[in-house]
Amino acid sequence: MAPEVTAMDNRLMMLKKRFAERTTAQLAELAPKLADWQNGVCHPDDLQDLYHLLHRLAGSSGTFGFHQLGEEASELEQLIKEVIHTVEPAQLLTACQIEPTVLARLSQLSQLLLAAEAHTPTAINWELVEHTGEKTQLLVLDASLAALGEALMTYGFNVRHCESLPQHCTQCWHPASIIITPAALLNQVVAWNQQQAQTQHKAPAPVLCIGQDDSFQARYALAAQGADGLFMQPVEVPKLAKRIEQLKAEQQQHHASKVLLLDDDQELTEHYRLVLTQAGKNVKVMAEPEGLLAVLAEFRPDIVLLDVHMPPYSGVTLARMIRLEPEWLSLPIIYLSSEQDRDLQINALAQGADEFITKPISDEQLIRTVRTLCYRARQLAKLVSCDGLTGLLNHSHIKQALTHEYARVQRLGHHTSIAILDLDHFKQVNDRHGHGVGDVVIKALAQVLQKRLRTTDHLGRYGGEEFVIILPDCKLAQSELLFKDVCHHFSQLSFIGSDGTFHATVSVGLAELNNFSGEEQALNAADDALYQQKQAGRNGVTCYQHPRLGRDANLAQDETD
Ligand SMILES: Nc1nc2c(ncn2[C@@H]2O[C@H](COP(=O)(O)OP(=O)(O)OP(=O)(O)O)[C@@H](O)[C@H]2O)c(=O)[nH]1
Repeated sequence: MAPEVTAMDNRLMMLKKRFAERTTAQLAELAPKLADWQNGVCHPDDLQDLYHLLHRLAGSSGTFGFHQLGEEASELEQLIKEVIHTVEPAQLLTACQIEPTVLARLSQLSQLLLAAEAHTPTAINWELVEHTGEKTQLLVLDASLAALGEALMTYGFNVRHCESLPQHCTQCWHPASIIITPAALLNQVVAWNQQQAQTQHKAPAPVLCIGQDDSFQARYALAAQGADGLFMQPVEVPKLAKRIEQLKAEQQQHHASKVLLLDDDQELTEHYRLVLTQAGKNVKVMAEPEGLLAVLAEFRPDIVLLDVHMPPYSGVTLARMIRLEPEWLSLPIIYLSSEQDRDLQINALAQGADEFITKPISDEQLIRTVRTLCYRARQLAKLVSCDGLTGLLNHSHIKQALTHEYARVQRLGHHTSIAILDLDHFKQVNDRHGHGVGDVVIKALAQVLQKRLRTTDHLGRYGGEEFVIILPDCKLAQSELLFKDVCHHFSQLSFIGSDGTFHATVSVGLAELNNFSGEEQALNAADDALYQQKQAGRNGVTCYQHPRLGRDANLAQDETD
């Protein structure tokens, strides 16, 4: 049976067709010039055009399946480069220095294009395609872990329990986001997991083991078998829940990674965009560098892929230009270029980029490379921007997010709320139960917020027991309901203190960014509202009231806008 052609295959084939048409037209324009060059007359501009054409073909032909054309163009590009560098422009007009053999090879290029066999769009290794926005589904294996499965349900995970090995269970449900298994079954589970991943065209689910043997040998054996985590019996369920949340966050992070691609070759860029989008990346493409700084500020990519050769611009200088802004000093910039010369590559890297990807690159290599670079970039950014205790944004980064969101609100006008949260009577918690217990309370509030808020919201630990949250596309009335729910939920949690269990509460002040002439004013207004809530008895939410309007009018105006 013929393999099914997907919409993606069709689009890739269309791009290949466009590439072939454009190249055919450009090579046809070259033909009459070759005759002049044979007669020893050559204009320097024509030579530059020839060089640019060969450079483009060297970098992109392989991606569209014209491998021979790409290799030949790459060799000819080097030869023409030598001519350009060694001959005085004035000489070119009268005494053309291009060897007859090179001219003959140039005249054969269109035949290489025609002769190229119809190329099936490059096969994508679907194993590389990441989980896409699935809810965390835990598959807990075998009867011995039934109680653990139930405990995990109380943490809000969607748990499926299978009494035996999944290969012996006809109803066993897949896909699972994460699998939890007794260590003794790991080998069989990993084999089943990999086979499922292949048939479902997905990356294998991470496997967490529950073991009893804490020896070096036992741990080493589990690592060799492919375990992604190990927890000893009796399992500390909160620790396990935290690891599950981390794995889930990593899966979502992969999916949400943002890639900015700047290359003036339209078909090639579109090809890369399709391939990376299909692999779960959020890709923005630019063909002209002029709007680069505005796009960086708006899109905020995790990495930038930058073509080196974009006449009249140079990618190397653009990388330097990006680095002029302190905000982008640590943004990973990766050159995409057909430049093979290692010395030139190293020189280019010294100007401000981090990596060099040499074109042509296969789809699989592109996905793998971008995925690794995005992951590394996110890990680094996290280290720099996150608060160590809670994992939320630290003070300077939540302020940076606020400035950025305020600018977006000014431009786009969407309703955006800001909240300040402060734990109530927290000094007493510390004094009575110690700082360690106080830290547990702070972490618990951070977890409640992470669970309750959207991934598009910005969560930061502003100070010791104070949090700032920015909610784009959220009106004041919606935020008020949301934070009332957070306050209620948080007040129900039990903490273990020095003299038994206790509860903690939090107060919230809210304001809407749209109503203020600057982000600092909005922050101060939310702080005023927080102060009022503290005065009014804590454990609740107060919205900032515009001096001109009463509370109802404030919310009513919010609803009708
Ligand atoms: N455990 C812990 N305590 C912290 C941390 N950062 C700040 N704190 C404590 O948080 C307490 C804040 O107390 P106050 O500002 O007096 O306010 P409060 O007792 O919460 O009272 P109200 O805000 O009026 O409800 C102080 O005791 C700080 O030492 C931290 O990282 N961990």
